[in-house]
Amino acid sequence: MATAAAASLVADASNGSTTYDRMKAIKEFDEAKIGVKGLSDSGADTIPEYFRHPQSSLSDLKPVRTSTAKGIPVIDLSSLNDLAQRPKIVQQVKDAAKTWGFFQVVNHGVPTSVLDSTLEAVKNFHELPQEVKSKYYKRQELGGVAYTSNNDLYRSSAASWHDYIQAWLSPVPLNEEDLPEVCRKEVVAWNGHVKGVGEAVMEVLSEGLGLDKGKFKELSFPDIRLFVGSYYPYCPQSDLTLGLTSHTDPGVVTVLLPNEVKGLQIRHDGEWVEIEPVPGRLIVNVGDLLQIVSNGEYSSVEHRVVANGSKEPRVSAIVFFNLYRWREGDVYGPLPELVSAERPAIYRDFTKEEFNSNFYSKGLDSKSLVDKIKIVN
Ligand SMILES: O=C(O)CCC(=O)C(=O)O
Ligand SMILES: [Fe+2]
Repeated sequence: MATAAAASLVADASNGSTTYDRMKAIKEFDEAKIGVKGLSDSGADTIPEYFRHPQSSLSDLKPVRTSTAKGIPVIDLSSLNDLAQRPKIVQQVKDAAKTWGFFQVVNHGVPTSVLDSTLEAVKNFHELPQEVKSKYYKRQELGGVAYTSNNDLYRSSAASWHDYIQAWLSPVPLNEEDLPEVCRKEVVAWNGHVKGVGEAVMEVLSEGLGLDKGKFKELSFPDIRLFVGSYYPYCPQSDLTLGLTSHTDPGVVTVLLPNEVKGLQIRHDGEWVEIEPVPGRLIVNVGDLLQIVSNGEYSSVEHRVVANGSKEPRVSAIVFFNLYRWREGDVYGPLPELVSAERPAIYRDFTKEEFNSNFYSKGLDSKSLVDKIKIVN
């Protein structure tokens, strides 16, 4: 789309008219397939109205603490296979997953060159000419590869200032040819490496619950993987919107690689804490499903990304381990091994259909399944 047309999308949407048709404006944005990168590139100095978040979500945009001040734990995985050292790492991971729901890992085995080229490739994809990139634009999440902006665009109360490309990696193996050439080799390499990190972390998390390290594998948890390459372009009114609205991740574990532009904040003790990006580190967090199966031992913590007010784009490469594509008939709930008279189940069991419909029927920021299935005595 020509830049002038993109600018008119912005102007139309923020003219303050009382006849403003929000849904129509959203649809036009969606159909233009330009993403927020297209809006940003138009040079407009305002954002469309449907990107404006309520004041209540914007009042505390500045984090009160940074991870360097009081630590989101940094865990060294280098001696994971040393039997004498492993219990210490298990304890660290367990504590972090319980207290913070987030931790960072170093010496995770992914070469720096792979980290760098993954981020570069995600950036290069998003910076392709509109007409090339828009061929990948899709709204339905039906597997394979898709580029889009705001997966909950039509459901959320306010859109967020980011675009992403996603690729299902498993259980249906990714057809590499479906990936845009500009990031094909890099996404495949990243997938190869991050799979090992996620699986190793899940083994440790399993041990932290006193379970066999293969327990999550047995439950087929590592099998379902989704790659997401996010792009947060410059936002001309970064104090009026968010890069990604506050949410919890629905799956088991998320492994995230950010570039050097700040933005990710997590909720801790009622405050927003920034995770300062440090090259070489990967960020791991607990998702809803893990909070549930662990019977609340581990915490799926709210997080968000503030809108990017800097000219340098924020880029992240993420792999979600186990979201919502289970085997037919699967029912999940707190693992029986973790339920006892002293520690009764705090969640009821639920089905795949319930999990799916909860995810697809709501905006990212609304009530998660965790709250819905909580047993209230
Ligand atoms: O890009 C980031 O740093 C966070 C993204 C995120 O939380 C998500 O996609 O679920
Ligand atoms: Fe997330």
